[in-house]
Amino acid sequence: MVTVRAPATSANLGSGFDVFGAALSRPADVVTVERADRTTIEVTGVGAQYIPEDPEGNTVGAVVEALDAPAHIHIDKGVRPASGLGSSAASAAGAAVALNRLYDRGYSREELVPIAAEGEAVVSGVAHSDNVAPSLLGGFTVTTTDGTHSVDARVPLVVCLPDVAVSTRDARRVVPETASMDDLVETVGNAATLAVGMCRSDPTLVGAGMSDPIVTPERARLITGYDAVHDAALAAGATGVTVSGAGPAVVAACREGSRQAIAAAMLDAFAEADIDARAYQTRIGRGATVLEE
Ligand SMILES: Nc1ncnc2c1ncn2[C@@H]1O[C@H](COP(=O)(O)OP(=O)(O)O)[C@@H](O)[C@H]1O
Ligand SMILES: N[C@@H](CCOP(=O)(O)O)C(=O)O
Repeated sequence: MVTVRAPATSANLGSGFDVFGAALSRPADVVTVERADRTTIEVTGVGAQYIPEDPEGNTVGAVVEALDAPAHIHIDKGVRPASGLGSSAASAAGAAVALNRLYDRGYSREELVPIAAEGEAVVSGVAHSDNVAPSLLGGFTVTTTDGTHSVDARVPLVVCLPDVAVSTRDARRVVPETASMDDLVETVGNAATLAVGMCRSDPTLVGAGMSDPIVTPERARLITGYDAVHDAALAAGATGVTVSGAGPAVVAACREGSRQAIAAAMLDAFAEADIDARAYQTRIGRGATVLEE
């Protein structure tokens, strides 16, 4: 038996659509696997009632296939599905690490990235790696078709999760197919600024690099109260604010000591829009960890 804790993640970070991701110190899924002749999946925890236990529909099913590693799998969800916090990816990353150990497959964490990403294709139609990479490797990650680079950045964050669901599959439909050269130049500048900020663990640069004129404005329209929450977080001291993943969670980069005030301001702004929400005072954290084997 192997048990793995796999963290939630925040993908895109505004300027890095389908490329940037960050592991969050909390929340997380806990995945336990035991050898079996046939794969069975049991899901408990937050939002378990919305998650298929059929291996064909669950992200961990694709990981079982890719590793040829049938197992009884228990997923204890700490990351709510359809959150923008890499819920589907956390389970896939946890299962990839656990099954790799259980069957002694010998893959490195980097090699597990495309394997865990197969699970994302099951739910969103695209095997995007920007959630599974940070859940596997920890820190801030940059994933391209050539592979993944990770930086052990230390930046405090607040993620505020409204009590509404946005599926990644639906939110990918609003992504523009083209962009102007001006918008691309602005995005590249912001992405580069954010990456330098991560290398320096500098929340000011990270926040400055979070804005994006192409994808985020379209995604923000799907989140009731987004503009007010964005402005409230900045007024409370956030260095940058954007949609987390495909939403509806909103992520704010923070300086040390400012997270409590920022979390309160974001919750108040959602409440003003009649939306219940919860806030996680979190930070960029470590990747999947083996708890027991
Ligand atoms: N192990 C899993 N954990 C979470 N969601 C899963 C899992 N397997 C399949 N799903 C499905 O994936 C969808 C949520 O994934 P997604 O839309 O990408 O949101 P998130 O941003 O939370 O990952 C839901 O329809 C859910 O039923
Ligand atoms: N790059 C993807 C990231 C989706 O993240 P999730 O946490 O919402 O699953 C996208 O923006 O579609």
